[in-house]
Amino acid sequence: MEVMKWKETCPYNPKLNIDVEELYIYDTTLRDGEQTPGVCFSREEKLNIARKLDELGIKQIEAGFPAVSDRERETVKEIANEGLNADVLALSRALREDIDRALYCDVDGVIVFIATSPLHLKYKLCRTLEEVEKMGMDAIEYAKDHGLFVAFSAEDATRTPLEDLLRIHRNAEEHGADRVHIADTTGVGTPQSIYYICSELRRHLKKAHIGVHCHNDFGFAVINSIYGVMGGARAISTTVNGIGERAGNAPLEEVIMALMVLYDVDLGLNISILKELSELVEKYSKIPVPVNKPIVGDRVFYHESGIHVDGVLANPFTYEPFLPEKIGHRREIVFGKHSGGRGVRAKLKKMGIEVVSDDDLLEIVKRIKETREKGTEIDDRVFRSIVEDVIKNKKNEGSK
Ligand SMILES: CC(=O)SCCNC(=O)CCNC(=O)[C@H](O)C(C)(C)COP(=O)(O)OP(=O)(O)OC[C@H]1O[C@@H](n2cnc3c(N)ncnc32)[C@H](O)[C@@H]1OP(=O)(O)O
Ligand SMILES: O=C(O)CCC(=O)C(=O)O
Repeated sequence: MEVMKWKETCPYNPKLNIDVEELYIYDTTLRDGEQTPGVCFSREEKLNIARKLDELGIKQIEAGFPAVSDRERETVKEIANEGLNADVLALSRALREDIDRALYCDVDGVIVFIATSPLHLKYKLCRTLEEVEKMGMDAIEYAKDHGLFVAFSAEDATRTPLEDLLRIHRNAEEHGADRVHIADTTGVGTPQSIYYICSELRRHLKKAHIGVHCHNDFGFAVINSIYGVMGGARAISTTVNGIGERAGNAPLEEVIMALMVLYDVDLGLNISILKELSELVEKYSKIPVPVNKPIVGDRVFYHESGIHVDGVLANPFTYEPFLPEKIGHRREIVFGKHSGGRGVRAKLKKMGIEVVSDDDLLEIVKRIKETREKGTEIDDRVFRSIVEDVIKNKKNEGSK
């Protein structure tokens, strides 16, 4: 039996030599995503998003930052006690009281963060690197003593001198951190620098995993995350629709589909709900998803151009990298200035109008283009009226 293909990609893409069991996506829609200025999810919205992320099958959900408020704490606690398959993490400053708050929430683990760059040390924390390192190590130890999974994140890692970063992360590992994060806090890393940092770090660590938390200030968050994995990282931070501070984080749906389609990594996720998940977060966050946003944008599987429609009707892969239905999305043929005869004929057939002469078809296509160029969009009603008009005129000419 022929197995139906669902993707058609470039054969020259490099293979990612990774064991999927070891690869973690830790989604932070509910924490960094909610830090998008203006966004504030309700308790129920957070729970619904967490449930959907769990339905998708990702391994870790960062449910929030318990220090933020009483309600945040109660919500993170509810998510942690929801019986999800995913492990539930909370963000924590390098402070025992923040870890106590996370413990109150019954989470499986914490992401302990503290900034390590000269810029943050001098202007924000007003502390020396040694002081900050001590705070970080104390927090890691405290969290480990309380049985938590611990990821230690060097905030602003990409603007931290490499020797400091390597030493601190090595120290973090020695203090029990299960994972150490390279946080590209202002999205200033490039694929090459993230690859370099991760591969250097990999050489310096014994067993702790490396995670990458990439911001999207230059639109590099997805490719930076993937280069992080190429350099040895095994955890990627994402948010649904890429929401988050400033230009946001690595969009979950783009990371997943890039790994699955372009790099042929079978993540074993239930990707049929990706579109639905995106719509849910769009609704709750009130951050509109651009219609042409990769993967989940409403119109990314729309086709108007005649040459494309002709191809897609014969084989969707001519102009699509993967089948939209795979992620719960849909293809649409639309009509306008760029339409051609084959697409129009297919639409007529769908409308039950099989027999149209070549002359009539040409006339219908011409009218569609003219109508659109005069400013009217060609929806079904306009399409039908053009067709009826052409056919009626033809009959009238015949009866003269
Ligand atoms: C890169 C990131 O995304 S980091 C996460 C950012 N997220 C947030 O800030 C979430 C929303 N924040 C909040 O609700 C509040 O800022 C709170 C509850 C966390 C803290 O509020 P406040 O106590 O009023 O402090 P404020 O926000 O003014 O300043 C931050 C404090 O945290 C300290 N701090 C910042 N990062 C860390 C850290 N990683 N470890 C320990 N302390 C830290 C600062 O030094 C400052 O301490 P100070 O008040 O003793 O000077
Ligand atoms: O490493 C992480 O997961 C969190 C760090 C973070 O939010 C940041 O630096 O932007």
